[in-house]
Amino acid sequence: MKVLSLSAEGYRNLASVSLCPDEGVNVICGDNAQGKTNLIEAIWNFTGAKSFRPSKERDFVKKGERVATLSLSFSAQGREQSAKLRYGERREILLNGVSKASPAELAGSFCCVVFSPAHLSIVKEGPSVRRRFLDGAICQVRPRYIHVLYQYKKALSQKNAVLKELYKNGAAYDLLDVFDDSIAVWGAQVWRTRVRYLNKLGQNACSIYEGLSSRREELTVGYKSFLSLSPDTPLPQVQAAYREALRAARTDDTGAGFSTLGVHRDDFSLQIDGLDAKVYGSQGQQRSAALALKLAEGYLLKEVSGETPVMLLDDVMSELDQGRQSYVLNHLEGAQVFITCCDAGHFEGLLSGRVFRMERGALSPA
Ligand SMILES: Nc1ncnc2c1ncn2[C@@H]1O[C@H](COP(=O)(O)OP(=O)(O)OP(=O)(O)O)[C@@H](O)[C@H]1O
Repeated sequence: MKVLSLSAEGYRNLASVSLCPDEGVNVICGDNAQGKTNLIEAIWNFTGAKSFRPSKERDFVKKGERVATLSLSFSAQGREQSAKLRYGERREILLNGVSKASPAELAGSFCCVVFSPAHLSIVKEGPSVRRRFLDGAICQVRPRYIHVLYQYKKALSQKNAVLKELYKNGAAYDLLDVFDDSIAVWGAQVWRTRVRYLNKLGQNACSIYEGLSSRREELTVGYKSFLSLSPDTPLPQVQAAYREALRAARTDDTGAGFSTLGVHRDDFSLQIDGLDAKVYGSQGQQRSAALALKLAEGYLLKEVSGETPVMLLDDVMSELDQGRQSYVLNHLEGAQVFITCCDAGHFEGLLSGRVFRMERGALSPA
């Protein structure tokens, strides 16, 4: 998967941008607030996913303008393809000349993985952020998982409604068995899918981390759950173990008035040389761990689609030492990479690729 060209008109602070990138590494360098992330976001929009920043579609249109247009030419599935997005007045989404009703219909045609400073939260914050990352990554490679998660959440909220009622006036106790059965059926699938995916993700992330740290540090990733079973355990056995655990937690649940146990409280651990990365990791180690997970996510996407997604790395270099920067610049094999940075020193070690300068929304070769 490669971007062949991108043009932007009226998009955020970008001037008329026309980008012809390298097949490998592209560095976009510039001071703060010049438009580097806006350019990365413009590319990302063609994945059909929501922006990786907390913004709305109407924010894409440059202040004072009525329309923003993005055009992308890319290679995928062995052929050249095109897509166009027009925001604001006369909104339009085109893929290979065919009109689409929503950006979501572009999903799967053009694939990217993005790393932005917000992804540091995977390491630095609580279990819910890691669960969201894990579930989001799985949904990309196993679309049926969306249905499984939905069914689990539905059963869980039904059970929670009963527990709340029970907590207040002691009614409907036997309904809990019904919902626990349903939770065990769907929860076991969530558990097994996550454990299997995380095993693969962890292996990939560990070898990327090994490269980033020049083999000086070791990252280990492990799923944390109330169930301690092998990922190869047949599903009926996982369901039975799940049901049993729910039964054992019944007193806690009724006392608390909500479900105290289940995959909705699972987590995964990230350790660097045996120490919890969240608690003991340095800034550079935490950034390296988050980056390794995101890059691993990209390489796992390739296993399914057959193509390495475009890697968009926003502000990845700060806090990384020279060895780590050099790995990002020169060792992401097979991928087209876009890297933003503020400091020209950050790409001194670039062996091959193209460097662009972003200044007040205008892009030029450096
Ligand atoms: N719709 C818009 N119209 C005009 N300007 C906008 C719009 N949306 C964002 N901007 C401006 O774009 C500028 C550049 O933002 P961007 O996030 O791309 O900067 P950056 O080069 O990545 O900076 P940093 O290195 O600080 O992350 C900001 O000053 C912002 O106010």
